[in-house]
Amino acid sequence: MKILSAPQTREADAQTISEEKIASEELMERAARAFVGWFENKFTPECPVCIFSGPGNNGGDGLAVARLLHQRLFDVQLYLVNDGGQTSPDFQLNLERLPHEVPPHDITSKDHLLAIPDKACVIDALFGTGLSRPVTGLYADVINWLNEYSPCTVAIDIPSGLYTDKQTPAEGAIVQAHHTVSFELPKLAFFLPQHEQYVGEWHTVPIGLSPAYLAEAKSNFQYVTQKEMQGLLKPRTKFSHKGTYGHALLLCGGYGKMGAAVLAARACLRGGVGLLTVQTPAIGYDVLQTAVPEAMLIPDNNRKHLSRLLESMEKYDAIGIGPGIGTERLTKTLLGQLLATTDLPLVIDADAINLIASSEKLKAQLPKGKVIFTPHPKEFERLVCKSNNEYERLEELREFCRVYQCYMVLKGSHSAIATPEGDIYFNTTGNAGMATGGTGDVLTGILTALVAQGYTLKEACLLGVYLHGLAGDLAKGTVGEIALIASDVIQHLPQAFQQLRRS
Ligand SMILES: NC(=O)C1=CN([C@@H]2O[C@H](COP(=O)(O)OP(=O)(O)OC[C@H]3O[C@@H](n4cnc5c(N)ncnc54)[C@H](OP(=O)(O)O)[C@@H]3O)[C@@H](O)[C@H]2O)[C@@H](O)CC1
Ligand SMILES: Nc1ncnc2c1ncn2[C@@H]1O[C@H](COP(=O)(O)OP(=O)(O)O)[C@@H](O)[C@H]1O
Ligand SMILES: [K+]
Repeated sequence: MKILSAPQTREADAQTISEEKIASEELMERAARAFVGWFENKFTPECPVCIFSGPGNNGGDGLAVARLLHQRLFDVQLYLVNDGGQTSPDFQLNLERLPHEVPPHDITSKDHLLAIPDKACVIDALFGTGLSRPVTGLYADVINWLNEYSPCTVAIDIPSGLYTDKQTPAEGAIVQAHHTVSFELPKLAFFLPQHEQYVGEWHTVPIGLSPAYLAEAKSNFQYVTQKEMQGLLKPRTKFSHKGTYGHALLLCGGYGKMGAAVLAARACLRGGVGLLTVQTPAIGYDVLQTAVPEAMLIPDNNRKHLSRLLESMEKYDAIGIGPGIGTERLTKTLLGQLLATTDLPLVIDADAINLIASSEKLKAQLPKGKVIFTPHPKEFERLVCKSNNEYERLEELREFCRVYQCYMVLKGSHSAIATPEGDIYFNTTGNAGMATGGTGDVLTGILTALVAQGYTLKEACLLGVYLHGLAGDLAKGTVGEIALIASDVIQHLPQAFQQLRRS
């Protein structure tokens, strides 16, 4: 699903209004109703509500929400914050529609701010996507005060002060919301870890934006939905056999890190691959054969580190390399030979990324259109570069994938999947329980399995990352976040496949 920029959001609103031949105030009413629907599910009328409205249409939403919540028996206090600027026509209209039981209190100086009741919920309707400059002055005073004293803040559309799709200047104040309820689609800003303290948990509510606009809008940024992923999943056919589902080769493991190989191998098998061969240092022979009896094993000549490329790779369909391999010189040579000679698709993770990061020669050998990198942010920094902020990082990510014609999964809470064409897809599954050693090795196994089965590299990235997160979410359902370990993710992969199939 596309993520729209702030100007595109305005265009989508305008096109909806003109296509449906409705007045803009009607779309605002729809938005307010959608917000209130979400709000009523979360809070009961025992919870006092304090609404802070700004001068534009986001403020107008706040006014409409005040009226609707009052009708639903909430105790509403309404504050209009204005430093003397013009108010929008729909703001004005909703001001006139307020019932007299909800008198607006003007805040034109920070001295007008009144204590917020202990158990209250604050609704932030100061600014939305029409923010045109960093928030300073009176508005910043109100925001800083809310950040200090509000027991719970729910932002309408976007936390006030946060730029929708670009870096917010350092001098701008930003609301720290506990929840953000966005209209129709999430904003790009919600997917960046640097905004966690502002956005809190985000939710979307439908307001019926023009499907024609959404279909035609051009955006390099998308987020992954369950429906789209369900469409990618290939069914098994009755007369298929193990040869139908590909033969994966994993090069992983090293002295003290055979666990990484076991995790990647188990995940690869659970990812549906037909056959799996693992090449590990000789020391891994007994470990792998015992822990993963379904996999074939080729021990390396070297006891502790991978050192020798297999003579023939013909029978394999995809190669995954990296988990636990270390950065020995011998292993670096092997990796160079692999990059120079293979025409198989490659999933490159962990120390294989670090080795490539350390060598311009290896980078130059990367085969075009054949590689998926799966760095976490630190590995990304080594492979690509450091960035000043996360918008810059997204641009560096796109540029790297364009130059090297590769795919990349930049792992994190919303892993970002970048394609050689310059598109970025944000994943929407997964949880903080997955922030534990070995979950990345599991992802490498899953991606290698999907590529071996014939999914395109893009499909494998999208589906693999989604399923990995979904398995993590299902694991959270049984073991919680704190105790979750990488093996739990593998154990829940079968359920993740089933859930996606059924959905
Ligand atoms: N369009 C629709 O039909 C629908 C829109 N919807 C809602 O409208 C929201 C967008 O509304 P919007 O475009 O009116 O912008 P909004 O965010 O309220 O801010 C603009 C006002 O703030 C001012 N201002 C800006 N920056 C400032 C600053 N730093 N410091 C001080 N002032 C600043 C700016 O003043 P100006 O820049 O003109 O001086 C102007 O007065 C959107 O997020 C959604 O909630 C929904 O109801 C669905 C239907
Ligand atoms: N807070 C989080 N929310 C969702 N997913 C997460 C979170 N933290 C980590 N993950 C996921 O867990 C995996 C961790 O990978 P990585 O850091 O490479 O671990 P390791 O190297 O130990 O295997 C990634 O797929 C990442 O997206
Ligand atoms: K807001």
